[in-house]
Amino acid sequence: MNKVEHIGIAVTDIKIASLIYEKLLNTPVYKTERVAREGVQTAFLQAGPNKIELLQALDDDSPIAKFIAKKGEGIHHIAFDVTDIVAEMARLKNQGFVLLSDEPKRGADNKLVCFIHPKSANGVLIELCQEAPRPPEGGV
Ligand SMILES: C[C@@H](C(=O)O)C(=O)SCCNC(=O)CCNC(=O)[C@H](O)C(C)(C)COP(=O)(O)OP(=O)(O)OC[C@H]1O[C@@H](n2cnc3c(N)ncnc32)[C@H](O)[C@@H]1OP(=O)(O)O
Ligand SMILES: [Co+2]
Repeated sequence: MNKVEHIGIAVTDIKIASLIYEKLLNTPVYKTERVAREGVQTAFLQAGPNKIELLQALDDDSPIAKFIAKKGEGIHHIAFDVTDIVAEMARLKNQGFVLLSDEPKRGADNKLVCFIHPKSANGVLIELCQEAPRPPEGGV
């Protein structure tokens, strides 16, 4: 694991949350991206070497909608940057962590991602992410 890549924050209104985080961090949202596969609208802000990822649900089936219904707005996941996501997934599976996909998926911001179930990581949802080498060919 190289560093914390981003912290994901579940919000009900990404426009309002963006204004709050722009004030807090004194920096503008530099990118917004809809990731339909994950059921989320995202907005990214840079905080030094790390990022804040604001997440709004696209529909009621979104993990973000379920999370907010149960726990309210707040920190949803911590994402770690990894150099080789496939190797890291194998290592963590071997250590007993429950991976939420067998293969890396395409996330936001040109990343390959894999989530680890919060029940196997002390109640915290963990995301692994690796900079994707090139755009998807037929989807990952
Ligand atoms: C685009 C992107 C990117 O960066 O590239 C993203 O981040 S996308 C971010 C959105 N995508 C994801 O989150 C994908 C991975 N997440 C998932 O597959 C799901 O959200 C699960 C983590 C499996 C939870 O699903 P679901 O709530 O349906 O399962 P469940 O009802 O069985 O919940 C199991 C238990 O986990 C808890 N739980 C659920 N979400 C949690 C979270 N984010 N942090 C901590 N605990 C969490 C529930 O409260 C429940 O606890 P109790 O049993 O104690 O009540
Ligand atoms: Co994320």
